[in-house]
Amino acid sequence: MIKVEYKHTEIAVKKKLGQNFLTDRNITRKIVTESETNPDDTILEIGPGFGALTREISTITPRFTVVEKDPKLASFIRNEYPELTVIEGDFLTVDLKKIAGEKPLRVLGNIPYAITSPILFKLLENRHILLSATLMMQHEVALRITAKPRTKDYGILAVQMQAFCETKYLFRVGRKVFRPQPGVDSAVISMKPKVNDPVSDREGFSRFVRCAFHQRRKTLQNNLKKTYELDRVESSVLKQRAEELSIDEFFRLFEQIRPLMVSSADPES
Ligand SMILES: C[S@@+](CC[C@H](N)C(=O)[O-])C[C@H]1O[C@@H](n2cnc3c(N)ncnc32)[C@H](O)[C@@H]1O
Repeated sequence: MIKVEYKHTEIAVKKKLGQNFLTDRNITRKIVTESETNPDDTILEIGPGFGALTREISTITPRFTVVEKDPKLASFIRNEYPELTVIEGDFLTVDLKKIAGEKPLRVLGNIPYAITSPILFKLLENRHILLSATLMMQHEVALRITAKPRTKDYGILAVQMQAFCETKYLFRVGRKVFRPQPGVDSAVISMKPKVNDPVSDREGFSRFVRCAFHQRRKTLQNNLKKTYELDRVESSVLKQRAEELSIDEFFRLFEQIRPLMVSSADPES
């Protein structure tokens, strides 16, 4: 069992909670600077841990909300930062609308790696009340979120995120600045929701994208033909592979084939 101690509080590190604590203040400063946080924002930090990032955010404003699942760490933060609203619980189940109130949320966090995707999709679902999110995550996932077409990392995650948000790869963080050290490097990304939703049916778009990438080496024609009646579509992009399409091309194709879904199709199969 690995133990970490900070300011007379000791915890047994819980791997499943992704407890790798940042030890480099230059990194936390950089995250907050990149987030463009300002004192009037309604801020939410995911997983404050021992407060490495919390301390930095509180130099801009002392009042914001944090959500921490580990009871011992939640109580540590409550004692250290009495002005914060500390929610002891799971970020995946908190009501973001309640936290946001009147204003959109500025979200920051060095997030637990095991639940990166659920966190991203929760933020995506709540994009209408999100100002921005600046998040540290596993380096490989950061690459997959921000990848451009015709690269090996461009896939379902890139298209789903970039369809609704501007995403930016900010900087890489080596594993040595964490305690305990994780087995992989990290990176910080930002996501900012687009002003207008480019497609109204996000669920349908998401199914379509998963289907388009079903077998990466196959053309769109082959991947989509069981799910949509493609005979009725005239589009040269169907001869291409999903990884070759820009986000705008995905939108255009989706709008064309959306009404042509085969009623018995199970796009996930
Ligand atoms: C990678 S650590 C980051 C800690 C601190 N922010 C730092 O940078 O040193 C992730 C933190 O998220 C917390 N955590 C894990 N799962 C969580 C969840 N579902 N909801 C809220 N917090 C969670 C962990 O207990 C831990 O404190």
